[in-house]
Amino acid sequence: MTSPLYLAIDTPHLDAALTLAQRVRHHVGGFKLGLEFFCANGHHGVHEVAKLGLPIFLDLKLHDIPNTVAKAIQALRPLEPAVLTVHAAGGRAMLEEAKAAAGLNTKVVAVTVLTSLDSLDLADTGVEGSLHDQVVRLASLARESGLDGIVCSGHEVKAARNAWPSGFFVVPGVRPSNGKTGDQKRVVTPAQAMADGASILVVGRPISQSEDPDLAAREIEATL
Ligand SMILES: O=c1ccn([C@@H]2O[C@H](COP(=O)(O)O)[C@@H](O)[C@H]2O)c(=O)[nH]1
Repeated sequence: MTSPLYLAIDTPHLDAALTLAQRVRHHVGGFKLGLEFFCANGHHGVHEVAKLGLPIFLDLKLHDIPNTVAKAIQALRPLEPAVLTVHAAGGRAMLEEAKAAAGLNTKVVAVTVLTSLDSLDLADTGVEGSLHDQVVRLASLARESGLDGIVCSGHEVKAARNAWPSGFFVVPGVRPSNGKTGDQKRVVTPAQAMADGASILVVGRPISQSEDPDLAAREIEATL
């Protein structure tokens, strides 16, 4: 069975990314490449990681006017990512155009509320009401706009899954029970996130900054 564990490769250095990816490739289900990696290495870097044969999750969190996001996604199509992110806060038209611009084999998922934010941070941005309600509201918008799913924390995935049983739920901000949280504020364990309805988990530093990334990936995988 394919592992739901995606490794976040957050480095600008292609050699380091490939070394890490090669070490853990047998214990993860895919590789997530984000802004840091993409800005430094572009399409070439994505092609190099894709040569390892696992699905690529391109986490660029696109957020702009609909035309600009659609054109950016068209430019990404040759990379054939398995998963691509946009920000739900971009609004209905942007989400609809994002989905229409993506290839048929790419799941387009909307980031709801970043896992590095808590209720106070959300209030600072002018959003009234609870963080939980904001995630559920944006999940509903993503669904109505034809997207495949959302990115949310493990705190909200159960409610989101109940409201959207066929949705694809990406959960980052995942930590083993003794793991350092760093800048993540809404954290759950990998096992909890899966039990509550995550489709895939995104894990970065608990694996990439471990002395033995391969062992760290295996230990997380064993809890699922
Ligand atoms: O809400 C979000 C959306 C995306 N991410 C990304 O996931 C990884 C998490 O890395 P860790 O080292 O495991 O904290 C990272 O690439 C983020 O850009 C997220 O954390 N939260």
